[in-house]
Amino acid sequence: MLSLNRLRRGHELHRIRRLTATKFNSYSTSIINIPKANIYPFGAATRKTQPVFTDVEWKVEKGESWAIVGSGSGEKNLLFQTLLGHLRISPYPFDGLFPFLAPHQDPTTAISIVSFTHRPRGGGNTDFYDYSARYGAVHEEDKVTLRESLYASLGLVKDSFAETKQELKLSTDDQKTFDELAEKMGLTPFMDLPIIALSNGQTRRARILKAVLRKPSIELLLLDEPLTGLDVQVRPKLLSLLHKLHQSERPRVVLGLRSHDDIPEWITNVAAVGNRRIRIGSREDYLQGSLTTNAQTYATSSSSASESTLESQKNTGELVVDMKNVRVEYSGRQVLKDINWQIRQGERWHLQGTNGSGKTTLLSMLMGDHPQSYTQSPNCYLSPQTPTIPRHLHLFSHPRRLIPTPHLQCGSLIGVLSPEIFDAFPRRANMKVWDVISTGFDGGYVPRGTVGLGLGIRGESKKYGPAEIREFVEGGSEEKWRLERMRHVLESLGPRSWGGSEAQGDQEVFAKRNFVDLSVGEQRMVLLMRALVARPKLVLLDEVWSGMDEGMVEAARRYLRGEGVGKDQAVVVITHWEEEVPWGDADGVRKFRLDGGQGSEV
Ligand SMILES: Nc1ncnc2c1ncn2[C@@H]1O[C@H](COP(=O)(O)OP(=O)(O)OP(=O)(O)O)[C@@H](O)[C@H]1O
Repeated sequence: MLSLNRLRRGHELHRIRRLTATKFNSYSTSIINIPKANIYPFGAATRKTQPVFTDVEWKVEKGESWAIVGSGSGEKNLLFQTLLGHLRISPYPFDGLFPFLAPHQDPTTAISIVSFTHRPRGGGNTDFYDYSARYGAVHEEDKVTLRESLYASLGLVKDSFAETKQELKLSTDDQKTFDELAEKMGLTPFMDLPIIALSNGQTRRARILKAVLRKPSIELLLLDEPLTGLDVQVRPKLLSLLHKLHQSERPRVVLGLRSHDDIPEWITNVAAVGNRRIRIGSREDYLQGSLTTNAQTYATSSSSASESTLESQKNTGELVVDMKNVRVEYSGRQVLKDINWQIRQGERWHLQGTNGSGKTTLLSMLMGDHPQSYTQSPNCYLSPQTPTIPRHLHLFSHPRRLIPTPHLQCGSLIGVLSPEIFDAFPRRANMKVWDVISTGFDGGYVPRGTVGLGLGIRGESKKYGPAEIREFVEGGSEEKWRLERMRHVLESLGPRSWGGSEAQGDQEVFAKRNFVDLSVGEQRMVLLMRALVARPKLVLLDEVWSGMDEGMVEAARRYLRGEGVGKDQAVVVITHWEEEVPWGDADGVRKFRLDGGQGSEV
């Protein structure tokens, strides 16, 4: 409520200033205008209040195309928040922050943001929500199709009380625009799928399309990291569409990019954000390095700065995953067709494939989340007359169906961080960083055990756990081992490793912080610690870098290349950016590619 009041107050001020300003300046072509100001958080301002940004001087003129580039999502996000009226600009621009808006236009509806530094699904949740719902039979209430959701942006909504079947119809003009944009976004084939069934990349494109179609139309679209999670083929198409929309002002676009992203050719100006400063310049200035904010770029995968401890162990480690003709289909639509893949201890894999090729589905089979992970046996889908096809899914040398799912997901077997886990992890008040990391021992979402270090490896799961843990369990000192592991991940991946605000202090300070209060990047680092803390036999890392600051990415990559994962552990990384994989060809990383439902090593 408080922030809503602040927002209203900021925009009210904006409106009054603009009403007076337009008397003198009724033909302003400036889109954004911040003439020499500091930017503060709202709240009690004293002389000692530290500005979020100092000496900002920024003007965006009609005809220019801007990108905001940051070394991490944190400060870049703060600049977007400033544009949305969530931070205080002091002194406030006399002509208003958006001089191009007509006096009657409300900035809260004319300016809109679509941010991909985190996904909105389940945002603000305090309880765990079942992200695996999309893999099974879709519930009636989740059956809103992509088309229905997009039509709603255009003001067309189904009457849920209507007794007869209704057909939603757009005007001829709207239908033409709709079809054209959907085609360019590559979304036409998915229009009648439930939104819940869309892949990450398809969902991202749908969110952009929804913003563009919105009625009343928005004037300025802030798009933060639109390329993250999109495959290489789609990126140029999306950028070209955004360029066209920007040129025709339907709507104008400001892009948010990471500092290692390529700057699209049509971008004319850059605002580089970092170290509480916003440096403004042309695209050329930025490319020549004159706007540097101490942003680093990733070291190449085979960087010698952090030597990989990986040795090529092709076909020697114990089998962790054995897939034989694994298949996944929904109502006759085959997503995975007869996949054969073996993963052994000590191996590092990069799982590749375009948006919608089935990477997340394959991961859900490994995690045992997918109902079809139980049904991988000969002829499960075929008629009795069809010749038998050998088919199985073995995990940790056992048929998947013989391992109870809670045992499978206990941290000593599988450690995972994915966009689904990031979104689904509950943001409960008072849940500390320590509590979140320690849930990694049991693979759950609630801290357990008398000392908050989980319940321990007991019964059945003991026989699957790594030798190191078994020794401790048998020696009765498992709790001590867990405590050491907690300290180890906090030390190696905590703020000191990435030069964060707790850098000078003790890791204990960070461990006691509320998880919900952390930035997106910090939350991701904590969930990465959770995935690694129990030294699982199989580590699954799906798009883990998005939203992390560059220092965090470097720290995480360094740790993974070094002592973070051992020779007795297998790792599968999913990313559309080759340079984000911690290991390079020289380290012996292997690549498994999904294409048209089929998979093979490349
Ligand atoms: N319940 C369902 N019914 C029909 N199709 C589905 C269902 N669930 C998923 N799909 C389809 O399965 C395909 C694979 O989805 P998946 O999320 O595995 O792709 P992905 O390779 O991880 O993509 P991205 O790179 O975008 O994350 C998608 O085309 C998706 O629309």
